[in-house]
Amino acid sequence: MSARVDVPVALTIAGSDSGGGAGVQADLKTFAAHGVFGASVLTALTAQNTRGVHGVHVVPAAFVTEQLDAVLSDIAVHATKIGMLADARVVAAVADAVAGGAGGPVVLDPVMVATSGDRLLDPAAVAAVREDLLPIVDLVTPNVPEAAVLLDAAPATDLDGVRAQARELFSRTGTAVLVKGGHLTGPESVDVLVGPSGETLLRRPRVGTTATHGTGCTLSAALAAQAALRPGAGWEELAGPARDYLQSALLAGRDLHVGSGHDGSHGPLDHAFALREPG
Ligand SMILES: Nc1ncnc2c1ncn2[C@@H]1O[C@H](COP(=O)(O)OP(=O)(O)OP(=O)(O)O)[C@@H](O)[C@H]1O
Ligand SMILES: Cc1ncc(CO)c(N)n1
Repeated sequence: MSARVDVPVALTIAGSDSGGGAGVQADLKTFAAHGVFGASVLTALTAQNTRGVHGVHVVPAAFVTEQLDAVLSDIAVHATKIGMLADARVVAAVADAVAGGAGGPVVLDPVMVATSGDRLLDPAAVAAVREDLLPIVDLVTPNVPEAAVLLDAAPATDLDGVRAQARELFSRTGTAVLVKGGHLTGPESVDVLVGPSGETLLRRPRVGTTATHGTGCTLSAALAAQAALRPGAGWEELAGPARDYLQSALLAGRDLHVGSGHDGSHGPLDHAFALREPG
């Protein structure tokens, strides 16, 4: 008889990227790469590839709730990641589930605009994310423009500006904050984590590549995967390994020729780098 495997479970509540590089697809690949079982609740379908978003079909909020109920009534979820939410009704449905508290620590990636520049959140839903969801999640992971929108401020232009906005978001909401530094320039990409135990800077060499589609999704999914694997650990312990996974996937993604976007805009990461034979 084979041994029973008590596998950690992570849930992603996010949109589908038909091109496979971001959204639910990036999240499930990231969970699998961590040895974590992935469940998914779809909030929207995008017709998307490495060049951009060609269409969005939002899932009715009642059906988002039906999916959440189906998963949470049956499966013990150890951590949750939230990505694209599309509109205010979907935000409300997800906020209700988070308030119910069934999915372990919750990481919110406040997705607003895709790397290609296409909108993934109705501007009218930003207030609902800020007021109804942000205060009840455990970690929020905005990029530089998203942090500015959440604070109603101008985007930071340097690391000190990012540090100040991360501190301000944490003090306003009480939710731990990781502001991603991919949109700044310089030899390093620096993410700033601020939480109850203070500030942690995550510095990694900036990879010279245009294949950055899905980096934000992948980081937040890796954070949820780490939280599922190590219950009780603080974000400052989980963030380093999550950022390392992303860095390896970014480096390996330079050799992954998927889609024409790789040569002009935004090719995907290689989530499965660890499974590939060298050479
Ligand atoms: N060229 C790069 N080299 C190394 N790390 C990077 C690079 N670009 C982005 N990152 C890292 O990727 C993560 C996502 O950062 P970014 O600020 O680009 O978020 P995002 O805009 O939400 O991502 P996305 O492109 O998926 O929308 C961060 O950990 C950031 O430091
Ligand atoms: C579905 C989806 N979610 C998130 C992003 C952000 O990268 C994207 N491009 N597509």
